Amino acid sequence: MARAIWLVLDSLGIGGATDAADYGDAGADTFGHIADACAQHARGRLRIPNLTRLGLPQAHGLATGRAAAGFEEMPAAQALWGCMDERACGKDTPSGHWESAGVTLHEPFGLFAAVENSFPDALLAALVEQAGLPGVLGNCHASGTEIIARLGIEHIASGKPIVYTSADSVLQLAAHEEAFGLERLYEVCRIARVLLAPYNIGRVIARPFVGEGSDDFRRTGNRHDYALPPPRPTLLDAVCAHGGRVHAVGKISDIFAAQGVSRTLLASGHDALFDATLAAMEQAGEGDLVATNFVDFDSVYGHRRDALGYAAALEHFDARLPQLLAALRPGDLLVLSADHGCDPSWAGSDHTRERVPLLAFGPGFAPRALGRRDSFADLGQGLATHLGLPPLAEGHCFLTS
Ligand SMILES: O=P(O)(O)O[C@H]1O[C@H](CO)[C@@H](O)[C@H]1O
Ligand SMILES: [Mn+2]
Ligand SMILES: [Mn+2]
Repeated sequence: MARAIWLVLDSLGIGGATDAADYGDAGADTFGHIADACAQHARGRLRIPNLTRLGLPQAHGLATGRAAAGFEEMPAAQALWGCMDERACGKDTPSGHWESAGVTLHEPFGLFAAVENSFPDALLAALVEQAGLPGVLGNCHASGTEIIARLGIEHIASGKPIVYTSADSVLQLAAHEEAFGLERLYEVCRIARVLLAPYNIGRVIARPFVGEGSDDFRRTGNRHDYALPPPRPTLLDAVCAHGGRVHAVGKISDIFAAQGVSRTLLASGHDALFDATLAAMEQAGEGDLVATNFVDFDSVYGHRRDALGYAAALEHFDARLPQLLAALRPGDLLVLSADHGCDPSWAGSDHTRERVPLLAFGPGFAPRALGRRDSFADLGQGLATHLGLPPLAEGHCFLTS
């Protein structure tokens, strides 16, 4: 018997997607441009010795055909390493995770494309009426940190929540945790989730914040995503159907709308997510899957276009990896991947279409190059094989081909 541990480094794309131009993202390369920014800065090159042992920069070289700055000389990877293209339409968190778990989204989610007055009048009118609101603010495409700095004071004074969207299939609701109330915000989000049924929108996201003024407003760890469920059973459902348990750490349960999740371990910040992952690994039994999403890479650094902050977070992640590797038992397989890119050197604040790494390590697994895989679903198929599950509907097992 066996166990599987799947870590998603949210937004850690490695460039080179074959269809990047279709998304306006030709040349986007999250990892490569972070490494470049480090090398050009006084802080010096990106230092990630453990991720290098697992093959991250090697996978980046394979994905893009170029060595990232500071990684011109690389040792051979001591893991199974390769890269994957995404097949799903879209470059958002749910589609990236679902495809990795064996369910590719062929019909794109709906979008609120208009940059100003983004939401239909009828939708906002129904939300105002059903939630008993005095109105809403925003109604546009925005960066979440910029819009609370701009409208936070007016929000507190008026009691109107801030409603905004982006290039992703999202309706986001920002409100002050104390002035508006956290439970009240969640309630408004649940009403919005129901009202969005005709629009096929991937997620409603509650974005609570605290603070006294524009310079001081900051979002809290009480973010909550209300996602559509995956359209077909995923790897997570297959694990449960086979008698295993799925330990969902961080945002994983939200992303899968709790489908196939046996228990949820919420945690905010990468240290707490690491600790929760270690706790789940301690408790997981044979046939179980532990899955963790490290969201700060995306939310705190990628969308904020903070390349050096992203680099520091990667180095911190790297420093904690040995603890996790030391907790692996015979029969365990650890897989690291990402769900899309979010290149901090790119214009705007949206995700970028990129290849992602597929790195796998476990006691008794010989290092091997996995090549360029044409779907994220190869990851899920590999974990299904490892856990002794019947084959999933999609993907080629990376352990056997
Ligand atoms: O700018 P913030 O609020 O972080 O929003 C970002 O977070 C959402 C979920 O990833 C995306 O749609 C993106 O726009
Ligand atoms: Mn994501
Ligand atoms: Mn994101």
